[in-house]
Amino acid sequence: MSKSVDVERIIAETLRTAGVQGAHDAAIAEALRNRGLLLDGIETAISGFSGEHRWLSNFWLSPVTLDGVTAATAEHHYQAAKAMNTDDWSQVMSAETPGAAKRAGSAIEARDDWDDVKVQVMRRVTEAKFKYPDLAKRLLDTGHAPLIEENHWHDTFWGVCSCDVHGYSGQNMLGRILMDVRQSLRVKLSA
Ligand SMILES: Nc1nc(O)c(N)c(N[C@@H]2O[C@H](COP(=O)(O)O)[C@@H](O)[C@H]2O)n1
Repeated sequence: MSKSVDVERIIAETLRTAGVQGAHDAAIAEALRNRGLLLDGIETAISGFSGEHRWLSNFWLSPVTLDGVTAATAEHHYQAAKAMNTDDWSQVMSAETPGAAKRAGSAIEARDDWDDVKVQVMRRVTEAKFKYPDLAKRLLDTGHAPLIEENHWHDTFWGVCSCDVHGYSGQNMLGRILMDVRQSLRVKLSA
């Protein structure tokens, strides 16, 4: 399967998640193409949150305030939300880097219902991250580009892994949340 077809499938899944039901992937892709929202393949997508698109990553160094608490990065908030006690929470929140926050978050015991709530947590953290006008503008400026958290570290839940084994597959949950937050910002702007 070519990368461009994968992008179409990811967009189709995203639309279905957003409530567009019952349409065949190819029909959805065709409808998007007719509206100028899907051009020809991977070039139109932002695939991989590095370089000029690093700000889309949860590892981006910008403060994120959620429930009155400011963390150094979105990753700090996301990982700290796993904690079951304040010691663990503080340890994650005080990590020096987002990578260290991720490692700290993996080392603590996560709340029992973590798998049930983690997408909602990520959604709240992402919304909080893009409350900052500069980042909100950058997100809106991506227009309708598919946002794909392409990675090479085998994360097929939050992203799409492009290693030889996974071959550019994954649920792209972070990408979907980012597109969803972008759509909410767009709606707010036009209200
Ligand atoms: N290792 C690594 N480097 C980056 O640059 C990343 N953006 C990530 N991904 C983030 O890791 C989080 C997933 O953590 P769990 O596996 O759910 O504990 C999530 O925020 C990804 O965006 N990883």
